[in-house]
Amino acid sequence: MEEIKRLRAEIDVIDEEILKLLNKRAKLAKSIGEIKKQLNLEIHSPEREREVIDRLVKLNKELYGEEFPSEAVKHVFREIMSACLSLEKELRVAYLGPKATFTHQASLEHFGLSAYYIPVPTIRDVFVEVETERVDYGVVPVENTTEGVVNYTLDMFLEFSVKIVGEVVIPIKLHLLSTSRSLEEIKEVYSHRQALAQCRNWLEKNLPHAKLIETDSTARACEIVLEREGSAAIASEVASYTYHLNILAENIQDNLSNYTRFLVLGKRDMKRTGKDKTSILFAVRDEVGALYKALESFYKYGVNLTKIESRPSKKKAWDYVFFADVEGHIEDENVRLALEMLKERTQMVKVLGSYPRAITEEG
Ligand SMILES: C=C(O[C@@H]1C=C(C(=O)O)C=C[C@H]1O)C(=O)O
Repeated sequence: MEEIKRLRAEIDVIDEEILKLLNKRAKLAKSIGEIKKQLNLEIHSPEREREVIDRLVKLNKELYGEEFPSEAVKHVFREIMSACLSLEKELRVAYLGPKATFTHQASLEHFGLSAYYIPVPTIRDVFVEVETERVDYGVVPVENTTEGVVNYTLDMFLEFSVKIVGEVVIPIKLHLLSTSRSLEEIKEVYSHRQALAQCRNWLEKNLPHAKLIETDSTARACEIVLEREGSAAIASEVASYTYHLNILAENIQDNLSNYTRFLVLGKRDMKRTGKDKTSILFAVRDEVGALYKALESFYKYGVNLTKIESRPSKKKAWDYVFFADVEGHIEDENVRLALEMLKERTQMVKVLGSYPRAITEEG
């Protein structure tokens, strides 16, 4: 016991030191903010924030052998920078709500707890908020490892001129939430279409007679379940706290390694960080080998194509557009040349954005 007391006293001294340094840091960030305002510079600098995290994770490995986990370094500094930035400017972020959706979780992970979050009811509303500059950023889901692409999000890029300025990938863990205490009482299960699909096998096995009802989001399902006895929602752990629901069954998604990728939308171009991705939209002429010729542009300049999706153009029947992600930034020479060639070989090319790749557990 004596030993614990002594060690805790040492921790107290360190905590005071950390606190002192945090305040010192906040003061410096405020001064930077004032200079940026005078010079009319963009206050939020995600590129700088990325550089800070990458540098510290590297130091943490090299100097300290990760005594304090590098994953935690990312989270702690995410919050420190979120708080420092809020002293310079209030960051407004719209996300597909209501509260406690996975998009909310992804937004918090990307911007930290000190941003001001605005839940909006639809993916289209997120695009509208960003386009009209009522918010600085918007966050929408774009693809899931089990269920594939969120087509609705891709289609919005045909209508709006917002940019992709970032991406976030989070693991999706789905739970069965209810006001009831036992599985036997559950007659109805509410959730977003994708979440219901991701739990298909579990539901067939454990609740074969329950009626499955689709909702606009997993969080909306929780709101409904609060008012309906004998019903359950499929949603996140955060949703269980937010809506005060019991977790009747944990991790019920069929595929235990289930991830969703979200896009961060904004209005300006991101600077090159060296770990970037570029998303593009293009349309090919209706002729033999058109897509082959288009993709040759990437092959010729050694640009790695990480994803390609086709969607109806909505202008003419059987007319398609392609969404592609490539590694690198539009200012990288090989990406620039590949896009030039792509422009010559297609009907239309629109760069949706070059942005820093998601910070994943692998780094
Ligand atoms: C302090 C700055 O402003 C913001 C806060 C940052 C931080 O706390 O480190 C980093 C980038 C900016 O989003 C800065 O630009 O350096």
